[in-house]
Amino acid sequence: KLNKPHQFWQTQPMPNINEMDKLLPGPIQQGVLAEVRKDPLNLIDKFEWFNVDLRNEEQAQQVYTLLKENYVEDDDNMFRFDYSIDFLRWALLPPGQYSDWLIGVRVNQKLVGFITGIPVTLYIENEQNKIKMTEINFLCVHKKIRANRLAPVLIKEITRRVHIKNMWQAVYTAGIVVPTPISQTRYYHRSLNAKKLIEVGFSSLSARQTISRQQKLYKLPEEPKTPGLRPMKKKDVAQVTKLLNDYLKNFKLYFKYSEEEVKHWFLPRKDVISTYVVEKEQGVVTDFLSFYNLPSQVIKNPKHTHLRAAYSYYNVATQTPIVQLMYDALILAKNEGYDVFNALDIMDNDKFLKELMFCPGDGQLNYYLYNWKLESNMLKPEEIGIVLV
Ligand SMILES: CN(C)Cc1n[nH]c2ccc(-c3ccc(F)cc3OCCn3ccnc3)cc12
Repeated sequence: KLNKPHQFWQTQPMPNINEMDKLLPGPIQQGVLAEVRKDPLNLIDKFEWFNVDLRNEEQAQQVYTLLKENYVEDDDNMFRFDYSIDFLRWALLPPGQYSDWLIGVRVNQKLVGFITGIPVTLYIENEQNKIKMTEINFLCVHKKIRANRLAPVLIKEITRRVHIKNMWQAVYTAGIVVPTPISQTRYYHRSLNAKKLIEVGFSSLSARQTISRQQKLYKLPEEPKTPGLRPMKKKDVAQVTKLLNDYLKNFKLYFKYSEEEVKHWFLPRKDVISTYVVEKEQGVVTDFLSFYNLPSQVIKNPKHTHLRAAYSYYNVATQTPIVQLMYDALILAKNEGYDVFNALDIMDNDKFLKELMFCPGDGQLNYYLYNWKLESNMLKPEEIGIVLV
């Protein structure tokens, strides 16, 4: 059958250009629980479904290797994400996780396909639209079996498993454009280790630039400036939860976090997530910053195998100026050994990107809502209050 563009996505409940103004805001299709298929979708011969247990070392290794070798690359195929096992356990074993939402496809015991969902409650455009749904991520098919149309089957199967739980919406992001983004955000990079970025080909020097000039340009102080800045501890959970929830309700797309969820998503985990709070006198926490660790494998380079990248997560500045708070984030990331600090132009990030010398990346990250029509056709990046890893 002719592979017309988005053959699969035309069959899905997503708003498309010409019917955009006909659809009412809210669900595009009303789900009927009784009609949800109870058994898994059929797979081609020799392929079998299996629920990945990320706590099992061997299965976690299989997921790690599949992603390391077959997951997302940059547009020039120079870098590929290298999510660690500890990171995957952080990202995919949050409170309330379902064991059948980490879906693998195997051939002769070898993992060749993967897709994940985690349960979230998303607020869409206002406090009334509080929707329990799934956050989809890590869709990956082994490079060697890409032509089998396995990705649509993985998407349909996780959709079925979400429907069975009486949930009918999903949120996800991707570097590619398929029907139909709700927002198109851009990513920015701030050099921390100019020499290495040039050596791996991430940055390039123009005629008048030299490595030492670049190093001087991006040089950072040894220590952060903000008094009272320190790593987050368990005793900060209640205050961080309050700061975060009060901040996020400014946006059109946001989660509301329980203290349990703040413990999971923000308490520091070595080489996974770093969170620092600003503690004033009498133990009052007024601000916090956070970034996560996602290295990229440098695909072909004689000198370096990895690019160490820190990604801006959630930052709340109520007393410290956001530029100063994020300047300290750069210093902390540099001291933790990162080569580059990445950030999207979502939330209030636009307020510090230019001043802190971030450079625009070469692509975009598109946000999607499955089976939901927004009141406004698109959201501006600064209206997005969720970060997907
Ligand atoms: C979000 N999560 C779903 C992973 C994912 N998938 N597709 C992507 C495309 C861009 C970004 C991204 C997000 C934030 C950022 F600051 C830089 C980024 O990409 C740099 C360029 N790049 C792409 C791949 N390797 C390097 C993430 C992703």
